[in-house]
Amino acid sequence: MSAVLRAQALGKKYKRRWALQHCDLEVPAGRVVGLVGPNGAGKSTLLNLASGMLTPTVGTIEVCGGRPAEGAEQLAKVGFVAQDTPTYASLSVADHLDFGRRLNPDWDDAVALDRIRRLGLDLTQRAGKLSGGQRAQLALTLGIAKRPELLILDEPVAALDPLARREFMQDLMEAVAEHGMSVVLSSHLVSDVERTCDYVIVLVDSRVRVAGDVDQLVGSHHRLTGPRRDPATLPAGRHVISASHTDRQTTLLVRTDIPVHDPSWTVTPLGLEDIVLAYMTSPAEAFRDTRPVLEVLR
Ligand SMILES: Nc1ncnc2c1ncn2[C@@H]1O[C@H](COP(=O)(O)OP(=O)(O)OP(=O)(O)O)[C@@H](O)[C@H]1O
Repeated sequence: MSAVLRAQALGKKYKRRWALQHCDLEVPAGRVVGLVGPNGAGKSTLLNLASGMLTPTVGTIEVCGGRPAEGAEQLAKVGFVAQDTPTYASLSVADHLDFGRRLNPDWDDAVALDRIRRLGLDLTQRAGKLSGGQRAQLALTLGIAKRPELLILDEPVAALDPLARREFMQDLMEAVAEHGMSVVLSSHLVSDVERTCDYVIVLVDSRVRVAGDVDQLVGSHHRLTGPRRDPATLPAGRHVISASHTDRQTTLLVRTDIPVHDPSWTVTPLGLEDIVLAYMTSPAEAFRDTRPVLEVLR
């Protein structure tokens, strides 16, 4: 399967500070990709590089087989809804749809009007008079109706109430299933990512800690609980993501493709949220000499 987003040694520096560095990614097409990480990790920077709003300081990034925002054809392939879901305050909802219609060759008017109707938005209302959540919904409607090959969404659901969030994620999954669109979205809501995304990228402190297919990540990470011991004594091929100890017991979160047969360990499966949180909270030193897990389905 072809990659919808490919980054090699990508980095972005603001003055003396790296917002993103050593970023190597190869995200397969046709997926809903969740980009998660703490505040300031570099998520918006990566998404702005992918949409062509920023240019790399070092390295390369390619989306849908081309350089971000290079030419009309490339612009039509990629939709981007930035973090502050920009709309034009003095223009009406209908004006926004009109813009979408004129600017996008693959614009889907039926989808746009259906979403606006379902959301109960008044076509004559100016965007400046909409609530924050309604403005976000309008921006997201424009993104979906553009029918891009890749839709990039920076914290799309942050302003939405829980029901609206769930419905929006549902709409996204339907658009992916019906039109083969790929989606990359950043979110702080790991539970939403777990429910919706089939590929995840965890970014911490400007670096990719782990990236891969959700099923593969869930299948290769386990919690081991057993008598207290030094994690360094584990057999080769087991990477310890996090470790905690009491006087008598050790609990490890490990990544391994080899089955754990040692009967002194109790092995428990993990959900995506446990895995993401472990990568987000484990110290940077644990990853200093390891490349991030990159599991790409071709
Ligand atoms: N225009 C800028 N000038 C200088 N530094 C910046 C700029 N934009 C971002 N940064 C810095 O780059 C780092 C990454 O920021 P970025 O916005 O990409 O993080 P984020 O993961 O999207 O955070 P959040 O979850 O809070 O939105 C931060 O340390 C931030 O302060």
